[in-house]
Amino acid sequence: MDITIIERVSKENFNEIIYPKREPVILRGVDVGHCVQKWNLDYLACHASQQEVKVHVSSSCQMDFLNKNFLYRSLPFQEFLQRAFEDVHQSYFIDQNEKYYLRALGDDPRKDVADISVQFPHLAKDVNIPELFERDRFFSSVFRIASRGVQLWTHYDVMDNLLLQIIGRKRVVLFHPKDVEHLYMNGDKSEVLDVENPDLNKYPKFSAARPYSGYLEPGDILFIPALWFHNMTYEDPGVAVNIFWRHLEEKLYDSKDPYGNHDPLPAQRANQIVDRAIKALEELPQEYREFYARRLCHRIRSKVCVKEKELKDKELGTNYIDIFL
Ligand SMILES: O=C(O)CCC(=O)C(=O)O
Ligand SMILES: [Fe+2]
Repeated sequence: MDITIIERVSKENFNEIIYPKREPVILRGVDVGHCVQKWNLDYLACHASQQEVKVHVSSSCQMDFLNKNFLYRSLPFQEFLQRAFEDVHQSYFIDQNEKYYLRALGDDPRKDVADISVQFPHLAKDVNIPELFERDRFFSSVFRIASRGVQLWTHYDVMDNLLLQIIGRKRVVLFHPKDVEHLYMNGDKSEVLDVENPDLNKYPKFSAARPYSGYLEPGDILFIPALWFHNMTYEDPGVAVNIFWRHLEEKLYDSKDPYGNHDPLPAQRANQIVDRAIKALEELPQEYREFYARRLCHRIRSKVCVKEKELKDKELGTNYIDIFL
């Protein structure tokens, strides 16, 4: 399915029609500032402060978080930019064709959120954060820069997101949160790295996942609702800034989460309870363990998931009539 493209959306249209649907859209023709016209390698190198950035480096375009085929290295921002924009390097860590990915961090990465107006104040002046959400819901603004060819693993974030594409073309593939059962999740990431050519022998359930795909051109904005899985391929050396903001009440989020990818607090509590349930079931032999595991899953789904709850209520309704007939 193609991601819908909407031209020159108004604030009212976004808030009243698009946002409540909670589906991804590409917004085209919204003012994202002068960055789209002004930014190139030289301009970025001149206007960024002299700072070191921590970047992923890999000999492969597909960085693999399972087999850890990447290094984490520090480079002066200018040096990193130079390398991210060239295909063959004179100086390198692994080999002359290695790939780079920067996801900017806060001043203290363990505590502070990334904010381009703090870490890159001169460049931030060129970026206009569209007024499509209430400013008091702002969480972070993240600079993302990568080499041509880099494919970022499929993952979800827990905040709503506007991804402003500034330099280069990017292939984007998203999946509905309901596809969580088909994506072989490992934490917040999917083990299926190549979503366009998946190994279906290894990941047979992936064939049931329904991709939403499209291309971002400079100046485009991709709205990624919280929990939607996303996978990005840099067709050119690319520069983007993404803005995370809170969809839910502030108190539901983990206050010790600088990345915007810790599950909301009630979900974290529910996970801990499930850990305890699994431990409790371990006291039983396998046959019983499985039986009660299935009952638990069924109970949770029929209570929590809207469609299954409706089915269950219908079933109950029929039984109720049966009894009285
Ligand atoms: O475009 C990218 O580099 C990744 C974007 C992303 O994962 C995000 O904005 O949350
Ligand atoms: Fe993300």
